[in-house]
Amino acid sequence: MHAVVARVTARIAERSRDSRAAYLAGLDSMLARAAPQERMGCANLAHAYAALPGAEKIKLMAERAPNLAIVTAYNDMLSAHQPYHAYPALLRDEAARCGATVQVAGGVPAMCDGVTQGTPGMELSLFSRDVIAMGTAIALAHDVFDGALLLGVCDKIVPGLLIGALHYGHLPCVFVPAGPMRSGLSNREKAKVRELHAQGLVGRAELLQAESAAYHSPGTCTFYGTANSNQMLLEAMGLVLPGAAFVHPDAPEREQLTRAALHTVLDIGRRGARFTPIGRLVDARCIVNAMVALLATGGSTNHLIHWVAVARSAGIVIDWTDFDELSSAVPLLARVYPNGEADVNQFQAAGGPLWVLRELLAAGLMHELPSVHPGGLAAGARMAATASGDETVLRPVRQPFAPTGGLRLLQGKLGRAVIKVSAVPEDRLVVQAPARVFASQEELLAAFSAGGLREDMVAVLRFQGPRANGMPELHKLTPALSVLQEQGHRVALVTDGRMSGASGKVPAAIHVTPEALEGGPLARVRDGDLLRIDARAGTLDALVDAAEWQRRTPAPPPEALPRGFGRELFTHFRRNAASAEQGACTWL
Ligand SMILES: O=C(O)[C@H](O)[C@@H](O)[C@H](O)[C@H](O)COP(=O)(O)O
Ligand code: SF4
Repeated sequence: MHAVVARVTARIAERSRDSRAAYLAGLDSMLARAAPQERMGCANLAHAYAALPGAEKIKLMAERAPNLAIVTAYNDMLSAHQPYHAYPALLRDEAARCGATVQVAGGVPAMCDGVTQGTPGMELSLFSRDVIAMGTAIALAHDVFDGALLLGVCDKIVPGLLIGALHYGHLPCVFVPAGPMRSGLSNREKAKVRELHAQGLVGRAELLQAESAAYHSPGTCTFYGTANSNQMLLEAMGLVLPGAAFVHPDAPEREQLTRAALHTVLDIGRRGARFTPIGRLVDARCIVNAMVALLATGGSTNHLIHWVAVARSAGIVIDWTDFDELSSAVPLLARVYPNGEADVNQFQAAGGPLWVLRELLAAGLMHELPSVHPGGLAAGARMAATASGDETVLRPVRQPFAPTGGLRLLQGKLGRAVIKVSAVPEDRLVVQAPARVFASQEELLAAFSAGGLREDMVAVLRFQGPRANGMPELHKLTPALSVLQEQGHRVALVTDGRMSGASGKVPAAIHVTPEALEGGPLARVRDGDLLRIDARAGTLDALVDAAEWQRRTPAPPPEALPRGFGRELFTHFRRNAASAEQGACTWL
C-alpha cells in the first residue's frame, strides 16, 4: 500500500472512529430484527403486497422469497435516465426466474444539469441531491425489502441514491447503470462552435445544430463530467457490476448486465453466499478508493462536495486536505474531455474504469476490497486488458500524464477552494491579474458581449454559495472565458459557486469557503485588487495591504432572495446547508 494512501486512510478512520461506530451500531440493530413477515403488522404487510399478483403474494408470505426494492430515477429529461423506463419490467421478469420478487419502492427526482445550465432551475440542482436522498429513504422506509437495486447515473442522482441507501446500510445494494450514448459531434468541436457563437461568428441555428449533433440519443453524455465520474467512483467502491458502466443502452450486453445485477443483489443478500450490506462495504478504505479514482482520472470537481456528503452518510468524515494529500501521490492516468480530446466511449475502448482500477491496485494506490462482485475489486480489475488500448487516453502508473492528481486544494487570504488542474494548460496554472467583480454570470457575459473584457483579469463571482442561492454551476461562462484565454489574455475565475464536471480549460478556483454570504473573504474583494491563483503552490490570495483589507466593509449580498422556479421551497435547504467542504449537507 502506498504510504500516503495508507496514512490518509488511517487518519480518516481515526477521525471517524466514533461516528463510524455509531453508524455500524445502527446498522447492526436493523439486522437484528426479525423478517418483515414477523416484525410487521398484518395490515402493513397486506398493504405492501396488495398490488402483487397472487403467486407473488404466496411467494412472499408462505415461502419468504427475497423481495428487492427498485429505487428509480427514471424520467425523459435526462438522456442518461431515459432507458430506465424499461428496467422494472426486465428486473421483475428476472426476479420471477430466480424465485424472488421486486417492487418499485419509489421514484426519485432527477434534474438534467444540461437542460438547466445557466437558468434559474440550476439553483435547485445541488439541493436536489438531498431531495433524492430523502426520496430514497422514503422508498426504503416501506421496510419490506431484502436488498435494493438503485437506478441512477447522473450528477446528483448517484450521490443522492447512495446517501439515502447508506441510511439503510443493512441492505445489500447494487447500482444499475444504463450506459453512455454513442459518440456524436466531439466535445471539442461542440466547444469550438460555442466559442464562435459567443463571439457572434455563428448564429443560433448553427449552434443548435452542433449541440444536437453532440447530444443526440438516449444514454449519458460522452464528456467525463459528474455523471461519468459517478460511474468511475462506483466501480472503485465495488457497488456496480465490473465493467457495467460504459456499455451502450442498446448493446446486447446491456440487458444481460441488468439481469445480472439482480442476481448479484440476491448473492450478497442474507440468504446469499456473500452477505454484503452496503453500510459495511462503504468504509474508510472504500471512500479513499473513490477519492483516488477521482484524482487519477481528473473527475468532476462536484465530487469534492458530493463524496464528502456520501462519506458522512456512512459515519466517515473526509475533507479537502485529505483529497489534496492523496492528489500529491496519485498520478493522472486518464485524459478524457475536458481533460483531453477523448470521450467516454474512447475511454472505455482504451480499457475503461477496470483498467484504471487494475493500475491503481497494482501500484498499491487503492485498497483491495470486497465488492458486490465475487472476488472483490481485484477480480473485477483482472477482467481488464493488461495494456492500455490507447496511450493518448489511458496511461500506466509507471508513465502517467502527470505525477499528481487532477484536482487540487487552494488556500490563502480568499479562503479554501478547489481547482481542476488536469484540464488547465500548464502556462495557466498560475494567474495573477486584477479582479473584476461581477454580481452574476449574466453580468459577466453581458460585459463580454459588449467587448469590455479584453484584458487580463480574475473574474470574481460571489454570493453563489450553498446558503446564498443554492450554489449553481456557472458553466455557461466557459465559452466566453475560453475565448479570452485563447486571445492570449490571462484569465481565471474565483467563485463560491460551482462549475460543471465538463468545465475545465480556464483556471477556476471554485467552492470558495467560507462563502461570501457567511462572511467569507470574497465579500471584501474590490475591482482592481491584484489576485493570485497558484495551482502549483496551492494558494489563493489577494495582494492587498493587510490594514486596508481589514478596514474594508464586506460587500452586501443581493437584496432579493431567490424567488420563482420553486426556489422558495428550498429556503430551509439554504438556511441549513453546511459549507461546500462539509459536503453542503442540509440535514446535519
Ligand atoms: O457536472 C457535470 O458534468 C455537468 O453538470 C453536466 O452534467 C451538465 O450537463 C453540463 O452542463 C453539461 O455540459 P454542457 O452544458 O457543456 O452541455
Ligand atoms: S450528463 Fe449532464 S447533461 Fe447529460 S444527461 Fe446527465 S445531467 Fe443531463
